[in-house]
Amino acid sequence: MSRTAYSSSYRFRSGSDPLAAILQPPPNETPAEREERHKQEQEAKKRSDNIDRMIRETDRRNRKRKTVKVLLLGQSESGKSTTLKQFQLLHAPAEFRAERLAWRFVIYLNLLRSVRRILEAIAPDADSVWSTFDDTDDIDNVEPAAIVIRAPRGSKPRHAQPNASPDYERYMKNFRPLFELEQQLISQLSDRDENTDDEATHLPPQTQAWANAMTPVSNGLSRVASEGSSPPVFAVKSISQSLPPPPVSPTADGELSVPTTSNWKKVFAFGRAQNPKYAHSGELQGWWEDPHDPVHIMNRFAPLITELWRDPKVRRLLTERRVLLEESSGFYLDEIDRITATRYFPTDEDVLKARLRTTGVTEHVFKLNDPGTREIPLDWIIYDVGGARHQRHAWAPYFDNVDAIIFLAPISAFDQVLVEDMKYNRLQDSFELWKLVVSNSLLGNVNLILFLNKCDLLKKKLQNGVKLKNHLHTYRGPNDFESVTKYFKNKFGAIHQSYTPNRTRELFVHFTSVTNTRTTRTIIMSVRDAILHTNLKNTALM
Ligand SMILES: Nc1nc2c(ncn2[C@@H]2O[C@H](COP(=O)(O)OP(=O)(O)OP(=O)(O)O)[C@@H](O)[C@H]2O)c(=O)[nH]1
Ligand SMILES: [Mg+2]
Repeated sequence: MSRTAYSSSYRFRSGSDPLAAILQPPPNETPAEREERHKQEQEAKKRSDNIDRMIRETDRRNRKRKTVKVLLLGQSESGKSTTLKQFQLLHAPAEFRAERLAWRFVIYLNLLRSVRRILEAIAPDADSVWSTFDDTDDIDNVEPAAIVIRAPRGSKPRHAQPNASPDYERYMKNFRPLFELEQQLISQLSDRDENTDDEATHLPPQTQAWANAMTPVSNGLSRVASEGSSPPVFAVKSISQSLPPPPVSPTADGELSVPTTSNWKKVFAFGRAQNPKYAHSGELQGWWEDPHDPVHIMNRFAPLITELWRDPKVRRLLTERRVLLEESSGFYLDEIDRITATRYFPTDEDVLKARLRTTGVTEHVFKLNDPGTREIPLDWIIYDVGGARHQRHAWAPYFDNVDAIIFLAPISAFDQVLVEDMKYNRLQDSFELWKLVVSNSLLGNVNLILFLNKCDLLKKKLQNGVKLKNHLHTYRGPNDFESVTKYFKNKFGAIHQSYTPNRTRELFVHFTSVTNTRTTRTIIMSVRDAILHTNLKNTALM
């Protein structure tokens, strides 16, 4: 009977549903076969139910999994890339450390740049022009500068004693091979060659805006203004007659930068010409056995670099002309022997301090746990942008969908001018930029975290007697660290209060020195929790 039923059913469905026909039991099925078939069908259903459950679970996890997008903003040299490196060090230490060897070349270039800056500062033509200009010179004739030198406020430039001048010509002659090395390293960094994939590592072209803004002057030196009636600022042309022109100089300040598509870390990961003895194993060693590795020239020239750096006549000129090496890559000069050692391997701190200007926007993904559940991993996407003026047009597309902005204002830069606009004070630029960010209606619901950065340099500067009120005329308070930082916090806070489209938005302010790993680690953790907390609150409100 049942067999018939199956048969009739089979017949009935066979015409309309071919799949059903295939699934039908055979017409002559015995009870034992039937039992076996039921068993198999039950197991198949169990497997299918399991798969369904797994799919539902994955869906649920995916729905819960969040992506937190953070944008790092601020002017050039405010510390954005350094902050990103701190994120890497905290949340992806293995990747950070795997890249350390590649940074060796950037560190060499930073060191060579410092040498170049010293030589430019002590050049005899710099001295002659130093005595040529006075406070009434035309401030509009500006050349791109490699060095910014400020005269003491209200004073005429002092003339160097001829017998007290450093031996510039001898240094120049002896350093020539180092400039050749600089040239080589740069061309390796910018090479599109057999070591790379198809990614370009070329250097960005000099911008037209920059070229237009700069009017050449005949003697190679010019005077530029910083802010208001602040002390006169002198700029030394980077391409002097005797000093070979910097091989990379997109803005003629000798700053090194590579585009975001660059493959340089891969190219330099094991040294340019890794010793074949070690190449097959991929071991991070052996570069010192390669006679072409730059370490050998660096090592040979270490005593000469030390001599230049410790030369009292050089020091006197640098102090007199207020060449601010400690605000760029000058810190490597204090550790020449370690940095130029044959088996030098960059430390975390060396990498954090290495300066490579960002061009474009770079995206970095980190996996973090939600501190609320400690279970759900979150994708954090951090965008690092180029902060120079001509780079800022690239920021806006990232304003959509961003959860938080970390804005960096280097408050030590109150007596400096922008490299890309030497008539513009850097602090003023930070105020303006901050105003633009806080007033942007697209960013009205975005968490804002303000890093008042370079506090270590600010403290040193104030202790050295540099007066904030000479550069920021509205400042009336004492010139100590406490009062000055409090003032900056209030000033940035007031701009936010006045211009924000969302008055209920909370502003998180931190005093930072982002090259300091210990303090920055704590700050990053609190920033992370604050972002997640407000995100959760916002999600709950929706
Ligand atoms: N002493 C000190 N140096 C800092 C601090 N923050 C950044 N620096 C140094 O300042 C230089 C510039 O920092 P970056 O992080 O490259 O600046 P950036 O904002 O990414 O600059 P762009 O890529 O040009 O937009 C680097 O040499 C850093 O090591 C700080 O808090 N203290
Ligand atoms: Mg950067």
